[in-house]
Amino acid sequence: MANNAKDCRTENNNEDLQTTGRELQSFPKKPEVNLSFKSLTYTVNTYEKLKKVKKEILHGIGGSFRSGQLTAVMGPSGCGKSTLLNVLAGYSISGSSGQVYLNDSLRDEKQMANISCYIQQDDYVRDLLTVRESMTVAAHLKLPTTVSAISKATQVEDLLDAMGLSIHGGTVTKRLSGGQKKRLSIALELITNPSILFLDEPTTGLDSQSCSQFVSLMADLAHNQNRTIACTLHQPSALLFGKFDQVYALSSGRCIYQGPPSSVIPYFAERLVVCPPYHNPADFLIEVAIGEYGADTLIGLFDTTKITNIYDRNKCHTISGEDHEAIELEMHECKEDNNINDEQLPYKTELLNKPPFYVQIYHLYLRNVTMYKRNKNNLLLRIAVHFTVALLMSFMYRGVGNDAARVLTNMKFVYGTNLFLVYTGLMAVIVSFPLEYMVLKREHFNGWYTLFPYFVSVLLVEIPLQMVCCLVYILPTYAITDQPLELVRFGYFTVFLAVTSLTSQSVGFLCSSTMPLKMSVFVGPVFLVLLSVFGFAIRFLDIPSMYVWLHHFSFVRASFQSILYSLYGLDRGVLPCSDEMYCHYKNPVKFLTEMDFARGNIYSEFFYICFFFVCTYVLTTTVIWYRLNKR
Ligand SMILES: Nc1ncnc2c1ncn2[C@@H]1O[C@H](COP(=O)(O)OP(=O)(O)OP(=O)(O)O)[C@@H](O)[C@H]1O
Repeated sequence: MANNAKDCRTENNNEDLQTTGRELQSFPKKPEVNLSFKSLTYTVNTYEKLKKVKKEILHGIGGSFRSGQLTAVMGPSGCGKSTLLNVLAGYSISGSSGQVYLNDSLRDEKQMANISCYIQQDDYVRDLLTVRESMTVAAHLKLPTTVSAISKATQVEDLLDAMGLSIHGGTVTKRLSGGQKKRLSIALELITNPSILFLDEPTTGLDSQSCSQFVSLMADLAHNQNRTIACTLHQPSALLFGKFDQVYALSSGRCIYQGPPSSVIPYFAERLVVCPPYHNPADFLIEVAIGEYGADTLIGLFDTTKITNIYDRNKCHTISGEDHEAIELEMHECKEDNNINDEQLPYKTELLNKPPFYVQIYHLYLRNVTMYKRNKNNLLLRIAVHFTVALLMSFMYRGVGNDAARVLTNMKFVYGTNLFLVYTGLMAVIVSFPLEYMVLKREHFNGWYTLFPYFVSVLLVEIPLQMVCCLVYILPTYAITDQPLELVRFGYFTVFLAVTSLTSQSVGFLCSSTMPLKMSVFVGPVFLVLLSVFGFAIRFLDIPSMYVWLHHFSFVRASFQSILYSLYGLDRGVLPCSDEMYCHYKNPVKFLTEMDFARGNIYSEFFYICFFFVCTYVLTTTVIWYRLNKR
């Protein structure tokens, strides 16, 4: 095996991977874990003619992935490769049945999470962090606090070195090539030195050279550190195929072959399925799985008993025959390292002592700040939009704040202002969160952090930012529209608008976490417009009784009325009148009374908005927690 690793390295002339496969000295040794499974089925609910029907995707399959081996899970598209990995990694639990063993002990979910990691097809990494920053945050979040900062830094450097990413340490991840991104996503999970790695289609989107380098790297990781690595693969070249230690082939959710790549042709030849000369064995395997050698032949290969015997009874590799006699295939290529040690290895490790939540908040917060700083354009755009709209509104409504003839116009200004800040709060997150959710899902599943610190860290950045945006809007508009220059009134005006904007942001989080993007960009704004009509478009006394609850429920209404109360209530004196004839609202109390705003209590309205804010976040966190844990 060592030779094999060396060959792979000499093939690669890319400087990236010259240190590949080196032992990672700074990492605590993890147990070697063999993973096996029996009678594994996976069923989903589908709909046929509006009727719910059960569809079985995996049909009672068995197999094993050994430590120190790189296993390719192969088969035609839709045969169940990703589903198998999902079930084995514990990503899909409901709908699955059968037994999964870790060194002959039944899989325990917590232990599984502790010793394994799952890297899915899409590279959901943080685009705006550099490679080294991403790795450092992962180390701080995933390793216990007892590991010193120096030791974490050493582990990060060791891993970057081993994955051939050292020279890209300062590169922002969105600038990495596809292959480098894949390697980074694996390096991020290798921080905890997991015994088992599941990789879903890691070579998709890579050119042949990158594929070859990547597979060599994975083979080295498996061989040099006795890791159990299983990855799904489509149709590799013969060269790439030969780099795997084991192939697990599926056809329509059933296993048709498990063994070394070199035995594919003799195995099928034994069953009278003969590979044409000079044919790529990987292509041949897929053709057999598709049924190109006859449907009957394929059905004959769906025999899990035979397959089970492949790994159960042999040190090296044999396959049981039709009559259950072991047939020794040519084993001259069988490598010593591949010998299966039947001794039962203890796999249970102490569960990693994760950093406490305040440490998680701290590192997640720092990460967010770095990402926001690097996304300056977005930040400046957000501020510029608020400033531009502020100038527009100020120009349209200049001087309306201190004129008895234009009290109703000022009310429209307050309504427009309230609605604008409600919208910017909502839209700031409604579009960006779905993408964020994908990264969150990956990091949460691989045990980086829990949900509470995540949300606190998001709010610690979003709240000040939204406050700055509100102030950029409020300061010029308040002055130019000639609102009363009194600290208390200005304070209420600012606080209500900021809190309302943050509350609508929480509604944005809730919408984008509960529904698809296409729906949330529609439902979110419509919901807020509905809430905004109360107080402005209809007086309380005119609301049909069945909608009264909506009036009370609307935090937008609560904010709108409270702002007007803070501007015209609180013992404001008689207003100057620009109209020579008549000013109906010279006395501001008259305006508040006629509009039904006089009886408002701004303190209770303020607490209601805060309550709405907290409830929405609790609901959002619950929904996201449910989605992340629904397996
Ligand atoms: N939740 C689900 N509901 C309905 N069908 C499903 C569900 N999940 C998977 N399937 C079906 O199960 C089959 C296997 O899917 P899976 O993604 O595992 O295939 P695959 O072998 O990984 O395919 P590919 O190589 O194209 O990614 C497919 O036919 C897919 O449509």
